[in-house]
Amino acid sequence: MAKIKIFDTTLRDGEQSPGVNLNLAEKLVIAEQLEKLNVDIIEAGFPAASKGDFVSVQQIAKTIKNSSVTGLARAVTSDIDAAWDALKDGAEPRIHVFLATSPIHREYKLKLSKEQVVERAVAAVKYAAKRFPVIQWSAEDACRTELPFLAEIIEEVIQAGARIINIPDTVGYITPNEYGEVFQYLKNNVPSIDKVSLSTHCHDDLGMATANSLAAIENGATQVECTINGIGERAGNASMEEIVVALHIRNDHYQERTRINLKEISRSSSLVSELTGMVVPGNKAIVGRNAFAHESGIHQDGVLKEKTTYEIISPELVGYVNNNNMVLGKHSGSHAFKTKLKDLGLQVKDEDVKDLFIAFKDLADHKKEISDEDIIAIFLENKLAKEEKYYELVDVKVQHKNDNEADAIVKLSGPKNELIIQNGTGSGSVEALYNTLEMSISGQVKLEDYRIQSLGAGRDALAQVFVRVQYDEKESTGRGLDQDVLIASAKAYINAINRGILAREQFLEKV
Ligand SMILES: CC(=O)SCCNC(=O)CCNC(=O)[C@H](O)C(C)(C)COP(=O)(O)OP(=O)(O)OC[C@H]1O[C@@H](n2cnc3c(N)ncnc32)[C@H](O)[C@@H]1OP(=O)(O)O
Ligand SMILES: CC(C)C(=O)C(=O)O
Ligand SMILES: [Mg+2]
Repeated sequence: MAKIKIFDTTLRDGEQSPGVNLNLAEKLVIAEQLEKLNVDIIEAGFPAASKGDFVSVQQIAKTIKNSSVTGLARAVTSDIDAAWDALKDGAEPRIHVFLATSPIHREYKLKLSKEQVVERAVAAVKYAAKRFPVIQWSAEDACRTELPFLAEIIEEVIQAGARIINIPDTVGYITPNEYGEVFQYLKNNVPSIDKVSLSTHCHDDLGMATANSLAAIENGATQVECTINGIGERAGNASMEEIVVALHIRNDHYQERTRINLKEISRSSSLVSELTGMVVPGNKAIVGRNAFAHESGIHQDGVLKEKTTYEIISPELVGYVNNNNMVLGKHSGSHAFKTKLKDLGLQVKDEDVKDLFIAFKDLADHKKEISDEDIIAIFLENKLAKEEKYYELVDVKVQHKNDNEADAIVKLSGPKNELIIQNGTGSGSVEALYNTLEMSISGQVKLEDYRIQSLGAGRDALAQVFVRVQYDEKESTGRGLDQDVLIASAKAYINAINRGILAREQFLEKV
């Protein structure tokens, strides 16, 4: 049995990244990939936060069988009740209850004394213990907490029933040596510490999240909380790929292993980047575009003579495979297509292969060569096609009138399947398009962020557009994919509006 457990919080703390807003279908796709990665625990969300979060946690708990699923809750009975309702049908319901312990949080945020914080934490754990077989308790902002008080409250929550104790560096403040000392202090000063597992949860505000997580492991942590690509609140969380590959490559030093299927790392990274719109920097360790590239002459010479001169990790270890021996294009048949799906590790039900093959042929009519990224994109679009759609794009035409102005004509299918045709203008193609879309739909929309990226290389690469809008004064995000950048832009905008309408309806249902 592996000793270090991986607790993935991409869907909870990762989703707290500004501008990231995943819907149920996207969360399920990520959760299934995390299961393939073999993560031990998936933190699927914060059930009390919204109806959307509740339903996502519930669906993930029902779907995932080989990883344990958990949800976050404040030390508040209604949060614990919501977590139970969402998680009770899962394989091994476990809850993650947290309460801040540091003087700053006690005084300014919670407005509670030390005694009240202990009382509240204990009451929450006891309440959770009436339902959940496994309880994790986190001391939020543990690393800025007085150590004697931290030890005292941890002993109390263990007595109340907590089985895993998490020591988060909530604000990414601590250094590796100091963090190791916190774990040592707790091991020496909490009488019941041997009854529980210790967990680490680090943030990257000073760029030390991975180093801190590894320091915690060296000092007794047996669970690591992390996210794919290190996404998360502010500067992000500790990145899973860095921690698990460091434990693997430097096993001589750490002598600890995880159950993670390393070959699924690159796929997990691309998937999370694609669905969240958070582009992985080229120089990011393990999963960046340049992580295995050698640019300078002396390095290239060394690698040609012997790879290990400059490569400590082989790209194959984390799942980068060269699939270029079979190039797919418009003359490819279904056998080659199915083989490619299998090579890429994409599990497709027999009844869905036909639809995917049609989408593939459609794209191949416009694009000379179909890359692995294109196949993955087609696969994802098919999986996510079941999203609620109030408006759907039928057609769009944009024409430049002169240097400063463009005309757009947009055809949409509306909420009652009615055809909506609208024309408008703007300074530039995207503005003309978005002005026209705004006139076509009901509600107020304001564009706040627009990002475009190409999937793969080449002039005919697919364009992926992410937008963040205010829809009726609530934030919503959308994603659109097409070979044509304007159609991708229109799809992203309509997707954000559809999600805005869905969120409004869910909110109205709740009140
Ligand atoms: C470190 C972390 O990552 S913690 C997780 C952070 N994630 C999130 O906050 C995302 C989801 N959050 C939400 O949707 C909302 O904040 C909700 C639904 C949880 C709460 O919303 P609201 O009731 O409107 O409260 P709001 O968010 O403004 O304030 C938080 C309240 O919870 C209290 N609180 C904060 N942490 C805890 C805790 N662990 N246990 C009990 N109460 C807490 C705060 O003191 C504040 O209480 P107050 O209203 O008495 O001052
Ligand atoms: C909820 C807790 C574990 C958290 O995310 C943090 O403290 O950073
Ligand atoms: Mg956190």
